[in-house]
Amino acid sequence: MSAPKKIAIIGSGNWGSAIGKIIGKNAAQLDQFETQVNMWVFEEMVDGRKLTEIINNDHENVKYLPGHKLPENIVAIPDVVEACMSADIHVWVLPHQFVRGVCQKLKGNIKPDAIALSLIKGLDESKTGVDLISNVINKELGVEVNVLMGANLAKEVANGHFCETTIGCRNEANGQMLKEMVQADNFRVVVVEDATTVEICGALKNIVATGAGFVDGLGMGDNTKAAVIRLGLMEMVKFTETFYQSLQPGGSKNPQGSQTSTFLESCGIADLVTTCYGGRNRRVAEAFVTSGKTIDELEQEMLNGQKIQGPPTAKEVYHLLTEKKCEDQFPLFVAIHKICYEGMPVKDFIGCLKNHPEHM
Ligand SMILES: NC(=O)C1=CN([C@@H]2O[C@H](COP(=O)(O)OP(=O)(O)OC[C@H]3O[C@@H](n4cnc5c(N)ncnc54)[C@H](O)[C@@H]3O)[C@@H](O)[C@H]2O)C=CC1
Ligand SMILES: O=C(CO)COP(=O)(O)O
Repeated sequence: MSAPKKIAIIGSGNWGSAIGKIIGKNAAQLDQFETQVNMWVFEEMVDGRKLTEIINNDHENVKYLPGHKLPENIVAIPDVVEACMSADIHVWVLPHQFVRGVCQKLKGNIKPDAIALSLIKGLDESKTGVDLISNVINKELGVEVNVLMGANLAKEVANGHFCETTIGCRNEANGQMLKEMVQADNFRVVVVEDATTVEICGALKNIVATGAGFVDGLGMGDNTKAAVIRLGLMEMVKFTETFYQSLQPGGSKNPQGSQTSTFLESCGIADLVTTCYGGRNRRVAEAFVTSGKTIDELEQEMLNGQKIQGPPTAKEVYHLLTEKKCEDQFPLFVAIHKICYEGMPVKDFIGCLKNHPEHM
């Protein structure tokens, strides 16, 4: 049997801590993984103490997942290079805006044959355009990047309530190994090979959830929200067909293309539903309508350091759509960007739904 694999979790926010509970328990029980799991923690002071010290002594991330004990084999480390240099598996679970900075630090400082699993829902925008987060990590660090996305509100997972998730793998054997690392009695994993679609679903559903929050803020009912979910799903499918149908990381052709069935996995329709009803994006977007405050103000006031991904992802997608001159095919995504950042009145969102190309 090959040597046990060392795991490093890159990130320790709400989801990073919840998945840390499961990974820590599995690593302690399964021979194929080293028992100690490193967790890179972006150091900050909480009530006069370092967050790393709190996690290592009290085994609780009191800031991002209060009320839950982390397994004692999860070791918080404030230096990301120290946390990752000996790891065989990197679990990326950060707000997407911090990925490039962390890649710069890790470049040249990791095992060349390490593999990654990204739980990050979002897209990257740089001078060269918009890209998948897995592609950025792959290009920057040269590692294989698999993805995990699903209907997984962190607090519910941490509470042990039953849910499903989807791993999109680049390699079947690694997909199975990663499944063993994260699967639990109440956290059931389906592995598919369509990693690109899995990741796009995770990124785009946060935009749709922002729209769901708008209609909640406007006092519309569940029928309106169902329309937002359906039209949002149609735009997610169209976006995938338009921009990613035949591309894999590195630009080579994907002979299978995007599979429509992937939208029926937990990463697709299920994550859309849960985020449009129970997520942070929905909550902040509803308050945006009712309070008149900006998205940034509300994120700071309501989330205690947690980040929402929907509005920034809408902005990144908007830039891609304008560059490719196809805004008219994605009116819901475009309106959500304009409402968040360009002063478009939120009541005009309903007009955009009424005149959606799906109804023409
Ligand atoms: N929270 C949830 O229910 C779920 C979140 N996700 C996704 O997982 C990813 C991570 O989300 P969460 O763990 O919830 O994070 P979060 O929203 O709790 O964000 C806080 C994290 O950001 C870190 N941070 C703050 N400033 C930083 C900096 N300058 N550099 C690096 N890190 C910094 C903090 O240390 C903390 O770990 C996101 O893409 C999110 O969409 C996916 C499924 C569920
Ligand atoms: O991705 C999530 C659930 O699967 C979390 O969504 P929010 O970021 O909107 O809370």
